[in-house]
Amino acid sequence: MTQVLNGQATRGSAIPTAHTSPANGGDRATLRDAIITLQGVTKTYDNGSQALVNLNLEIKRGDFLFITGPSGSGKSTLLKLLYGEERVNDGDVRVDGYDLTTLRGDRLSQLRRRIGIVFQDYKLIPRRTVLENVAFVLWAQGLPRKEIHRRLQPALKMVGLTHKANCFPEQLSGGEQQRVSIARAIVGTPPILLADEPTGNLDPENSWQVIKILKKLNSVGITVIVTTHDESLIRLSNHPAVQLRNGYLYRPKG
Ligand SMILES: Nc1ncnc2c1ncn2[C@@H]1O[C@H](COP(=O)(O)OP(=O)(O)OP(=O)(O)O)[C@@H](O)[C@H]1O
Repeated sequence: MTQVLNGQATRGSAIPTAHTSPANGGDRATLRDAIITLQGVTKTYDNGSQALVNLNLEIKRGDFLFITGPSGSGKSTLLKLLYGEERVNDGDVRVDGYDLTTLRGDRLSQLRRRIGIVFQDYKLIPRRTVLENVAFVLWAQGLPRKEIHRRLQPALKMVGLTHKANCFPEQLSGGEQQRVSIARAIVGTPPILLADEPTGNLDPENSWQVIKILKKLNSVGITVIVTTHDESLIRLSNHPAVQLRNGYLYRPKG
């Protein structure tokens, strides 16, 4: 059984939160502020493809949320709206205090520094070592060399790849390459991590290893949003999930 989160079902009431309150009655959830809010969001591409329909969603700081759904249901589009790769046709998107409907130029770059992104196909630079791939973001931001080196080791340690620092991507397994891309996403210490089908190319063991790293990052306060087709990973990880179907968002009743 699912509850629709779009359109009429939520109009006039508070935006549904994706967060599941702690069973022990702790009020941590209510005290935390929303880090991501989507209100009445509709996205139709120029060719007429309707990706998202009147969607409402609130994600609180420190949440871990899965977004699931069949191919073409709008999962990647939803993430792209959060980092300003695509724009809404209608509605509001707010991320970490930034209003994405109007965000351009330097302010958009500022927001993007506050979001780490992990993709299914890793997107590593082939002719750069693991260390250089992870350092690249910080170089691009103009951080001093000393500061870059200070940050690299903890990031590589977090993903268990300190010993592969001088390898090139082609010398790594798929799971290791994905862990490098996670290190790259978090080396700038962003408060938000978006992972678009991060386990799509991995076997079950490597997939679980990736999810365990994402859980660890969440446990230190990073808000984590993961799209996946893999229902078994969601069950294993014990975090809330919402589902997209044809651009409509649903969540399990509970
Ligand atoms: N750049 C684009 N131009 C036109 N239509 C697009 C574009 N990107 C996505 N779409 C369409 O928008 C809809 C949602 O696509 P989206 O990529 O968000 O789905 P998805 O759930 O991430 O799919 P998958 O699981 O296959 O990655 C689909 O109908 C898709 O064809």
